[in-house]
Amino acid sequence: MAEQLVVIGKNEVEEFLHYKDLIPRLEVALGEFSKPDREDIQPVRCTVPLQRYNGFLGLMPAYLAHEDFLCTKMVCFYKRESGSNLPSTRATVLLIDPEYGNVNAVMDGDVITAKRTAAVSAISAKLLMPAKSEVFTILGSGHQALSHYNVFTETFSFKQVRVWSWRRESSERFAQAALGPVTVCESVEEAVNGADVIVTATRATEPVLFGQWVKPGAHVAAVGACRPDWRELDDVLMSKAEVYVDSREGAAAESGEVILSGAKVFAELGEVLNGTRPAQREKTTVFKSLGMGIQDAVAAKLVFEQWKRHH
Ligand SMILES: NC(=O)C1=CN([C@@H]2O[C@H](COP(=O)(O)OP(=O)(O)OC[C@H]3O[C@@H](n4cnc5c(N)ncnc54)[C@H](O)[C@@H]3O)[C@@H](O)[C@H]2O)C=CC1
Ligand SMILES: O=C([O-])C1=[NH+]CCC1
Repeated sequence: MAEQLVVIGKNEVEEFLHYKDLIPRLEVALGEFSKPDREDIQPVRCTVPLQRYNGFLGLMPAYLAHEDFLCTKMVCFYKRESGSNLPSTRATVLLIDPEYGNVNAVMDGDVITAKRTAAVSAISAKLLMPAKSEVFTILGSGHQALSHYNVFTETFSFKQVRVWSWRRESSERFAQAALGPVTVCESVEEAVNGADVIVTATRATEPVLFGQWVKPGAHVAAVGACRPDWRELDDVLMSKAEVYVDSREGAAAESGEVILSGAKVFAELGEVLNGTRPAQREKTTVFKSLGMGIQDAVAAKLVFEQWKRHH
């Protein structure tokens, strides 16, 4: 049992969480999750509707059995007006002593959410993007767009990075903040034309990415649209692509892309990592990300380990 409750803020989480540590640990956790006899426990996200605010509170508990690590994330996410400057998600993570039940630490969950989501998309790209990928497109210019830019450019070498967002000013701000050259595009069609890797990280609730514009063989990591009636991708794309997910159970309960298109899920990323389902790199692929409690747990554990080392 910890002596006192620790509070770890955004800056410390940012300082202690690095993609080079996060990615290999996420790969292990995703693989464990997709084993038939998995011991880690993670129920599908429980959501409490906040109708008055057009949002939801998502509760995301997870127990990493091998590491005896228990935590839960609480994340509020909203259907914001397109022009709203309010964040789409706000999150906090609680670390709980699994034996005694007391809370050991409260940590900022925004950076954890941004980094672990982007890291998992990078894992999907590592497995599924075309062997010679030169053009990388990001749709959206918010928090997820930036974390995806950071990890994708840190992990892969692209010849061109493009961005499209709802408002040109925000794409331009994004391009200025980025550490390397980014081409600002006027339309989604222009942004994805010929792209090898596409990340959709928007607040859209209706499709913004249409299959007719996507080059055969491209890889799409679809990060937004996390309700059963929300979409970023159209039916054409969902039907022509091989669909990979983080969790089949999660996708069947929460993904508008999967539920409304009727697309079959080919595999979980963990199954590909375990070698029990193939990575069909030569085909058009969609990785539908919804986010998982075990991903937050892996990230929170890394932060807590580093925090203890520094205090
Ligand atoms: N898969 C996962 O694990 C996670 C998914 N998300 C989801 O990812 C999405 C992006 O999250 P953040 O970057 O934090 O949000 P954000 O609010 O920081 O950025 C949203 C972006 O979407 C753009 N946008 C707004 N309305 C749009 C529309 N109708 N069509 C196209 N673009 C539009 C905005 O201009 C902005 O660039 C949200 O849907 C969020 O719920 C967030 C966290 C984790
Ligand atoms: O996993 C997560 O934290 C979220 N997924 C969708 C909104 C927030």
